[in-house]
Amino acid sequence: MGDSHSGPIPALDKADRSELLRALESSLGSSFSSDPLLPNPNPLIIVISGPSGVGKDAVINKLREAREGLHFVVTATSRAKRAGEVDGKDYYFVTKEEFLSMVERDELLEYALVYGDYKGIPKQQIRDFMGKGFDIVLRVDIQGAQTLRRILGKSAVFIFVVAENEMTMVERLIDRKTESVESLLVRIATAREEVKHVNKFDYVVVNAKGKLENAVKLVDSIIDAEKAKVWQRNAVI
Ligand SMILES: Nc1ncnc2c1ncn2[C@@H]1O[C@H](COP(=O)(O)OP(=O)(O)OP(=O)(O)O)[C@@H](O)[C@H]1O
Repeated sequence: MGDSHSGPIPALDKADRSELLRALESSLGSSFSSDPLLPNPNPLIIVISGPSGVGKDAVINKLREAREGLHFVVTATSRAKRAGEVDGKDYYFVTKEEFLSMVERDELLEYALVYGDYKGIPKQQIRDFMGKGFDIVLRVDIQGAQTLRRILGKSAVFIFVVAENEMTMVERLIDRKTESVESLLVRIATAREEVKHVNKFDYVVVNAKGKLENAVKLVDSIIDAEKAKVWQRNAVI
């Protein structure tokens, strides 16, 4: 502010706003800044987990439509592609050999053998998108969430998605028509154990039958609240 205003501050009802601003600045001895008062919130890593069939993918797919600025990490897997799945979008489909060489090159944040197939999270993808200011969404099973908690600690947000009851969860798995009877039995038995791990998460989201929108809204609000935290999480991969 070049022209110093040393005179009295004009009456609020007489002066126009810019005149008043200049007078206030001059009286305070410094100009008002339009820079943000506080730094932008840190990019978040949001881990979404829960037993098989609770609707993790359904929640994530809706969240994709509901919220901008999120990057949904594409997991690498050695499992066969299901009907309708697209390489590079749903998963990176690789052979077991390719997967193991990624492990050897330390390219994965976390990996595991799940129901006989490898699944892992490529580190570089997370770094790239966090660098661009995106919040990162990871979709992992409970085992993966536990490993990520060990690696990331409190630097990431962990959300546990559940169905409202066991019956609903099993019905969803049956209706999805992707599982054999054997795999259904394994998934159900595993889910019963997995629900006990909820206390290791930061938030729980109930995805009740026909209420997918509510579950998505809650996840959206959790992210908003996390972005508004005074003490920000600070994830480094
Ligand atoms: N709130 C809901 N109400 C009714 N059906 C739902 C709801 N949420 C998800 N579903 C349906 O339940 C089935 C299982 O959901 P989804 O595939 O998203 O589960 P998932 O947790 O990702 O399972 P997995 O871990 O086995 O991949 C899908 O057919 C999905 O459309």
